[in-house]
Amino acid sequence: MKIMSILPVTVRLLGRERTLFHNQFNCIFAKMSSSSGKRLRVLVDMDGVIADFEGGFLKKFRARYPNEPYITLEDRRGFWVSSQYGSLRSDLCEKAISIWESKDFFIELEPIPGGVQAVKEMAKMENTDVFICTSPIKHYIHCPYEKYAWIDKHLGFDFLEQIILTRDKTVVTGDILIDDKPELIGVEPNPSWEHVLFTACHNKHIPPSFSRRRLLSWADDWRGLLESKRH
Ligand SMILES: O=c1ccn([C@@H]2O[C@H](COP(=O)(O)O)[C@@H](O)[C@H]2O)c(=O)[nH]1
Ligand SMILES: [Mg+2]
Repeated sequence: MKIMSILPVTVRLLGRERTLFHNQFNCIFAKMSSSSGKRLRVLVDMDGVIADFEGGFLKKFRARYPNEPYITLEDRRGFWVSSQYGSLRSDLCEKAISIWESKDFFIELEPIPGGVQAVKEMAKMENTDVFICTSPIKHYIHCPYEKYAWIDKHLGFDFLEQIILTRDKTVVTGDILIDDKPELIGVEPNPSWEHVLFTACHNKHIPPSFSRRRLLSWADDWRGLLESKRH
């Protein structure tokens, strides 16, 4: 329920009558719904989940270093691209990093099929709050700006309200975090969210686990996944 009227609303709060304007009312109502477990908070990662980091990287690496060896998406193993390139040949680690530290790398990433549509749809669902929860690189000259610009371009200006930039996702509260990184560690040992592993080229070889659910792609049953968290 959202109050759109500009008229004040009188409510009984903690035994006292209070007059609230609509924005105060909506804010308190949203908090009450959340604490009573009615609203679902979905955190969606960006790179590897809605933005094609791996595909964008490979394309630009091959264009900039046409004579260097590269790793096909089929042969990718492990979350860190830089580590796998470094183990191919030590100087390739720095060359790999130079790609995503370059201007226009993040803004030019292609959307992952179905991701933008799914996020738009879940944001319209009743009792559902969606946030894009993404880790910027420490070379901050382009990346944070371009992540905002990407969200504006693909999800729209209003979605800029929904961005969480953090290098530690364990401190963010939510019911579910859809993320392609297999190990999400940080200062909070017991994060509030369930980590659902989004399948990517680098993690598809990890054996299935009873303790962690997967979303194979955006064609998979993400609606059912959200529903399962509402009970
Ligand atoms: O080898 C790599 C691969 C990726 N990165 C950066 O890590 C983050 C991943 O963000 P998520 O929010 O976990 O998707 C992204 O900024 C990549 O650029 C890296 O530093 N090294
Ligand atoms: Mg990711």
